[in-house]
Amino acid sequence: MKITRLTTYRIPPRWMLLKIETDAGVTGWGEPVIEGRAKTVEAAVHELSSFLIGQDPARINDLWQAMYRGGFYRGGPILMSAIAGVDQALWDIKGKVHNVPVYQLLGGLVRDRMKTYSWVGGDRPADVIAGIRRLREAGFDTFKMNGTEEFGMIASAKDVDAAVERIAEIRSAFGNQIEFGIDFHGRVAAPMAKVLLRELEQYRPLFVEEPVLAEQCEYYPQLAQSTSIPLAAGERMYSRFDFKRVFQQGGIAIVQPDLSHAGGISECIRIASMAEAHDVALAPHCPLGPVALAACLQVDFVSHNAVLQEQSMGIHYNKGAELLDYVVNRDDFTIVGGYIAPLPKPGLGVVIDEQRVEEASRNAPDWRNPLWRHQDGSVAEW
Ligand SMILES: O=C(O)C(=O)C[C@@H](O)[C@H](O)CO
Ligand SMILES: [Mg+2]
Repeated sequence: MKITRLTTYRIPPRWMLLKIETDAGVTGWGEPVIEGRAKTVEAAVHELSSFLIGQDPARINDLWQAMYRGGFYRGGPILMSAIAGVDQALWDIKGKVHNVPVYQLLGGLVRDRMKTYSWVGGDRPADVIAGIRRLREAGFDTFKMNGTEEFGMIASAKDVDAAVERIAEIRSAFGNQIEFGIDFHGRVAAPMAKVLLRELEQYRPLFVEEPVLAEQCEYYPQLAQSTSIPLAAGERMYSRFDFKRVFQQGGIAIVQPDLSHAGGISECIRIASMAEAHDVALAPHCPLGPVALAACLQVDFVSHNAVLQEQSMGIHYNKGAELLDYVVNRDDFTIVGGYIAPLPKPGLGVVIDEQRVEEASRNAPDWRNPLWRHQDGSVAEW
């Protein structure tokens, strides 16, 4: 079998899908994208296609190594997202050729269902109580929200109190009937992370995510020493070589590799295994589309240390399209009581509505995240 064509589709709300075709008529789908840099990743995918066309799609490991090592420069969000989408599509092809879901090719199920969580509150966390109430009616009991808005390197007591009071209200409204992660989203600088973690500890969040920016990961051990709140990170780490340092230094209790940013299924399986060896839980990051989620689930169902799966249904970013809009087998993505079952179909387990994707790709918005600024006009972390 040979790869014959790679086609990319940038689609609302801010995703990109990749279709890899073969001379045997078997097609695989991937989701290579960096939110806000879709066109850059698209260029990277097409740079890789000149190597990939004519190759045997069954040789996923060799193609992965050639894409990663063959260009001399390696790693980073753009190349690793391009590789991720290609890798996902190659696993999709392999599963379809053998007529089994990818998790069967990876040794079979370690669990019968996977726990998921839902975002509430949006970019500027608001109305989280109402959002939780609505999602609880849909069966969710685990949530994630942003912890702050713009937040100074040395933040005011007023801004700290606003962040803490929001969490206090949640606990007072729902007690221990719900769980929630707080995403600092890299908005909190190292000096303030310790302060905020201390103030939030009494409300026992399930985790605090990106307590500092990934480039400040050397603070993880001391932050972990300062709090009992499990710390989580990973969406802005792109390979096992990035995660290696975090495992070696410690401090992170939950790793959150993104299946569309960290080299795909092949790399995230390796990251999951490294995490398990360090007694670190796995909670793949996935604010993206259906192919990314399907790839996450393939890893979740074969990873003992997978504890939680992010999914983007109803997320504040999904303006103009929702996760299931491009999916034919929607029922397979049904979430009951917060849990999702293994996707039964071959490959990644998602059947893409190609006509819908084609149509949506004709005038896709070129999504950008907002540029936030502090009151003094300096750039603020979004
Ligand atoms: O889902 C998360 O945990 C996020 O932090 C969302 C962020 O990753 C945006 O997708 C960036 O555009
Ligand atoms: Mg996050």
